Amino acid sequence: MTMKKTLTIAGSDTSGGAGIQADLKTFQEHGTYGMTALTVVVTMDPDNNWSHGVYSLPIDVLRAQIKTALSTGIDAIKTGMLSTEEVIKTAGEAIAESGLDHVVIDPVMVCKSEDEVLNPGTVDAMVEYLLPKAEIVTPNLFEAGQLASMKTPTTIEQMKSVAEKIHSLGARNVVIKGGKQLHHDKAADLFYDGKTFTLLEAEKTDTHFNHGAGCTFAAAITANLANGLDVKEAVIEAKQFVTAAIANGWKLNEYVGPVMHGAKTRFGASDITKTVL
Ligand SMILES: Nc1ncnc2c1ncn2[C@@H]1O[C@H](COP(=O)(O)OP(=O)(O)O)[C@@H](O)[C@H]1O
Ligand SMILES: Cc1ncc(COP(=O)(O)O)c(C=O)c1O
Repeated sequence: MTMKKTLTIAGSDTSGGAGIQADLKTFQEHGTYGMTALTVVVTMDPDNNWSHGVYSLPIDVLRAQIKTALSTGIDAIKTGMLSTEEVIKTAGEAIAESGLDHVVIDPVMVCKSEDEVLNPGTVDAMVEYLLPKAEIVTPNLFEAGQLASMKTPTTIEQMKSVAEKIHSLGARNVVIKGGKQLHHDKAADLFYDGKTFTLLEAEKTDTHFNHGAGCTFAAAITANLANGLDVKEAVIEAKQFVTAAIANGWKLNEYVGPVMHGAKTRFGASDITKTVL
């Protein structure tokens, strides 16, 4: 038996809900064989309100991991938390050398629990080294504004303008996650393929147990592309997958509640509405 191979270049979330842990769990649920190249290890201090520690791996160690994984013949790549401009450049160059089409860029700039931008210089590096390689980029509202050098969008009309700008920077498809932050009665994401805008809407769950939702969504898109779905189908399934994962999010401890990555497989898909705008 052969399996499609998916690689995530991302950070390790020791608490298990986000980062490479979310990616591997999601790859597994989609029947792909997941591989990893770690950029940083994120820890949480239980004696200090779960405050995050971020430990970077040496750049040579990152390069060696990417080389190992790519040598096996990867079908789709996803990027997640990339901590410095050098890491972003390294990932971008490796993706270019791989010649792969199925490249999903999740431009992680903040963790839900922390609201500081990882490192402002990284935004320019993402625009230069990653957007032109992206089959799809998956920013939330804040990240979309940053990539586009525009104000954080707060309405669907503004999301459309920001998506057009990001597309013009080289990403072949864009999905902006309105999620919980957008003032809208549904959890709405805007998909743009350079021609058509499609609004994807799902039931909004009133929960704080959504840690890892962004990583899970992008990882599901990656696995779907590896499995041969077209980009729009890949996004729609990923939306169903993450909606079920959030609806079944759970409390790990008093600080964090991860999504349940396996919820769609166990409890079934959630309904998604698709509207061409
Ligand atoms: N409370 C919620 N209920 C249902 N879906 C949500 C909710 N919050 C976010 N989503 C969806 O989860 C996916 C990931 O979005 P989000 O959590 O906002 O990303 P990020 O982690 O990058 O900020 C998107 O499809 C978004 O619409
Ligand atoms: C390693 C890592 N990657 C990505 C994220 C982003 O997580 P989310 O999917 O909740 O936005 C986090 C947040 O803690 C993280 O620790």
